[in-house]
Amino acid sequence: MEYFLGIDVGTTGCKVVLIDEEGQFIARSVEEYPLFTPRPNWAEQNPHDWWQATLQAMEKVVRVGGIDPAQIAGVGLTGQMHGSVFLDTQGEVLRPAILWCDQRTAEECREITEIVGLEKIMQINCNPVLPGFTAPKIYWLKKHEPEVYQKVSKVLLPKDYIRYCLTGGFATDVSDASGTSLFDVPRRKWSSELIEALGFRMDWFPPSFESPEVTGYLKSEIVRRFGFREKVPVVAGGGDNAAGAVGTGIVETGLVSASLGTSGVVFAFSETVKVDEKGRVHTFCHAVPGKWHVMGVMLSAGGSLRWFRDRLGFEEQAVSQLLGKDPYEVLSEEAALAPPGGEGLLFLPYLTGERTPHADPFARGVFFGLTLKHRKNEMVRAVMEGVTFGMRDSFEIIREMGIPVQEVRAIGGGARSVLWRKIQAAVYGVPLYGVEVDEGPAFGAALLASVGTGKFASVEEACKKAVRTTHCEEPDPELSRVYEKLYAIYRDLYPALRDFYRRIAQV
Ligand SMILES: Nc1ncnc2c1ncn2[C@@H]1O[C@H](COP(=O)(O)OP(=O)(O)O)[C@@H](O)[C@H]1O
Ligand SMILES: O=C(CO)[C@@H](O)[C@H](O)COP(=O)(O)O
Repeated sequence: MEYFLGIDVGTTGCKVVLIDEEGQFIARSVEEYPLFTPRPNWAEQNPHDWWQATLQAMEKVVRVGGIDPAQIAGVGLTGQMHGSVFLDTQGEVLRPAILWCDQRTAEECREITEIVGLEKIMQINCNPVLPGFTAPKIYWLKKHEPEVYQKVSKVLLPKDYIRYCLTGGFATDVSDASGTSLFDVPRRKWSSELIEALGFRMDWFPPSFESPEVTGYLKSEIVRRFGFREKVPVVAGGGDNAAGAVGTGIVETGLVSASLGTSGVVFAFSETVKVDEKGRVHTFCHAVPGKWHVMGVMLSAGGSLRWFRDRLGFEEQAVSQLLGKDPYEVLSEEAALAPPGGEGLLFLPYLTGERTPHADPFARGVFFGLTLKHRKNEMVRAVMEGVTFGMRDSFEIIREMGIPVQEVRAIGGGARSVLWRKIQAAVYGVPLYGVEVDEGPAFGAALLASVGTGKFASVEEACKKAVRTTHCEEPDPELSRVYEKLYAIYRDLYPALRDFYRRIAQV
């Protein structure tokens, strides 16, 4: 039997998944690392932390999986998208990586759009330049840290830095490269026009491959350290959402996933390049060769509930310790005791600004409708519902674009809560399925490795064999009716508050 590793360089940690040659899940391990916020709205990580965590997680998964390391036949990579790793000519990291959730570059986005022109950017990259994306980060470096900028020799995405550590080679894949604002999404290649217009150099960016393609082999020192066989191939892999879609089976028209992790992502498969004229959802290459996807991204989805747990959920944390439960489970149980709509309480989940649908780094979180009778129960429920309304915004846009939504698969930490699954089904108005292996991107990356080394003829075939749906949550019509009314108010709140967000940012 042969085995494959999927490595996910996530925001909270590095997850490594081990699967067998039939696509069966065998083992997982996770190693966490810190996220630094040197200023409000900034988010950075140290690429060396990713690498140390990757090594530890790889070592652990092989041990837990109880296999002979020499049986590993391929490695797939995935990770948080858009982050910028700057390397010098020696391959040394020049400064901490600036992450997808960093919001420092609003001004740079405006400047880039002015230099290139929105029409040209939409025509080539299919997406407006947004603060989380990579190009504005490079432009920020040019303006604010020119001494570092002068030394830049390579700009890598997070998973591609780990590829460099594992193989010594530079490469990326089309799905992750789509989120740099420098990639020609319809033609699936780097755009010299965009790169040169901004004064960047083509050779800073690694060659791009389709996701299952082999980009190199593990270095001999890695082979020796782990006891692997010689020449273990490393495939291109994908950005975490595209690889996650492979792990969830979102590889044909009509299938959509709703992921509640730190970020919230609604991901729809597309046979062709479909673009929202208003740029509210992203159009990127899929990890399925020759296909695309459209996705809406919320910046603080599960992140909003985490904020609630950490800042207001001290009792729940204590109770969870006493009962040996997960604090999120205790919070979910509390929320289930509140009526839907929390007796007139709404939450806007814009704790770190927002991407879909508002693309506004100034947006902020709001509890709207608080009264003396509100308890914590209603507040937790409002957080879960508000996040789900934010996800519904993406569904609305995707449907408006003519992309069919026939089956939704719920994934990410938030899908563990029965209550949150019920809320999602009612708010989206569609049956909501779970998947048997909810390891998302890491599982998808491992499947891509098995496709790239010839175990399966295609990504679609791998998904057919390895991905199975489980429980189905049907929308409760009564709950849906309540949520329709609340959603209408939710939608009107952001435009009403938009100017106040700017005013409070200036205080
Ligand atoms: N049992 C649970 N009930 C409700 N929400 C949960 C539960 N477990 C995790 N979550 C949510 O999922 C989020 C983490 O999502 P996950 O997909 O595991 O990670 P990440 O996106 O950070 O890599 C948490 O911030 C929390 O909001
Ligand atoms: O910015 C995006 C996609 O455009 C995010 O989806 C990040 O890629 C999320 O990383 P994790 O929260 O899953 O680590």
